Amino acid sequence: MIEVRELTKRFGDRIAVDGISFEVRDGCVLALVGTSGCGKSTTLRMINRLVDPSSGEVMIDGRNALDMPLEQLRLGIGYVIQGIGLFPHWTVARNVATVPRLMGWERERIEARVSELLELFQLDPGEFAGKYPSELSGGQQQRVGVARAIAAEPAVLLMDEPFGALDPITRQRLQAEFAAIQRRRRMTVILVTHDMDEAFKLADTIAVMDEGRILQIASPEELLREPRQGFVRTLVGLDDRALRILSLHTVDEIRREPTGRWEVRGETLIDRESGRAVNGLGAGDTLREAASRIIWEAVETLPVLEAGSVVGEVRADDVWAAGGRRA
Ligand SMILES: Nc1ncnc2c1ncn2[C@@H]1O[C@H](COP(=O)(O)OP(=O)(O)OP(=O)(O)O)[C@@H](O)[C@H]1O
Repeated sequence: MIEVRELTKRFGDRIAVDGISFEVRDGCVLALVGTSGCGKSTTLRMINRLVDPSSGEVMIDGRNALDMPLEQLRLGIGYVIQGIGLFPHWTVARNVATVPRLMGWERERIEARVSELLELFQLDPGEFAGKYPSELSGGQQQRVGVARAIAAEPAVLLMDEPFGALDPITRQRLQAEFAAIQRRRRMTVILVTHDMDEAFKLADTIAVMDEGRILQIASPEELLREPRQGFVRTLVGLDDRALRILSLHTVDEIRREPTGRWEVRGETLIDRESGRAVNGLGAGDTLREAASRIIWEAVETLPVLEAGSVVGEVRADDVWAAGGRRA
C-alpha cells in the first residue's frame, strides 16, 4: 500500500506539486494523467526520492519512505522511465539483471529469471540476451526496460510513460503484455501517462492532475459517468464515453443462456433464423468489440463461443444498456 499525504514540491517560486494526497492499495494500478507539466513525473520521483519533497509524506506499507535508507527504498521499487534509460554498454541480460545482482542473488537464479522475463516479453533469450540496447528496436528496448524494472519482483512499480514514443500497434501489444503480467503478479503500480486510453485500459483508479493538483480521483467508469469539472470532461472525451465505458466491460458480464438458434456445422456457425453464417464472440471480448461486431453484422444477437461450442448469447439491447446513461 502506498499512501501519499499532502505532498508538495516547489522549484524556487514555482509549485510543481501542490499538496496532493492519494492511496494505492496492494495489487492495484493508479494512473496519474494530465497535460504536460502538471506535475505527474515530479510526483512519481518524490516516491522513490529522485526528487526531495518540499513537504508532505510518502508511506509505503506503513513505513515513511523519506526515513528509509535510500538504497533499501530504491531496491524495493521498480522504476520504468520515459525514454527507456537502459545502460548502453551492458547487454540486455545484464540490464535486466541489474537489481537482482545488486541484491546479491545467486548466478543461476539470476540467469533463470532473466530468461523467464525475456520469454515473458517475447524476446527469445537465445537471440536477445547478448545483444546491446543499440541493436534493438524502440519497442524491444521498452520491453527490456519494463523487464528490468520488475526483475526482482518489486512490490511497488513506478512507470513514467512506459509505452510512450511507440507506434500504436506495438504500444497496444506491450500494454496487453503488461496487463497480463499484472494480473498474475499483482504489483502495486503507479503509472504516469498522458494517454487516456492507456489509463482506461490499465488502471483501477485514475487521478486527473492539473497545475500540481488532483482534480478528481475515481475508477475509470466513475470518471466517465461523472466527470466533475470542465477539464476532466475534456480529458475524458465525452463524445466517446459510451464506447469507453463499453471497453471496460466484457461479454461474460451480460451474456444470456443460449437459445436453440445456433447450429454448429463443422467449422461454421449458422444462425438458423437468418440462415447466415456468423462469427461468435469470446467471453473475454469487451462490449466495445461486441458493439462493433453487432453494428457491422447488422444483427440483434450474437453467440458466445468457448472451445468451439456455443455457451451463451449477447443481445444488442443489453450492450446498448451497458454503455448508456443509467436511469
Ligand atoms: N528539476 C526541476 N527544476 C525546475 N523545475 C522543474 C524541475 N522538474 C520539473 N520542473 C517543473 O515542474 C513542473 C512539473 O513538471 P513534471 O515533469 O512533473 O510534469 P509532467 O506532468 O510529468 O509533465 P510531462 O508529461 O511533460 O513529463 C513543470 O512546470 C516543470 O517545468
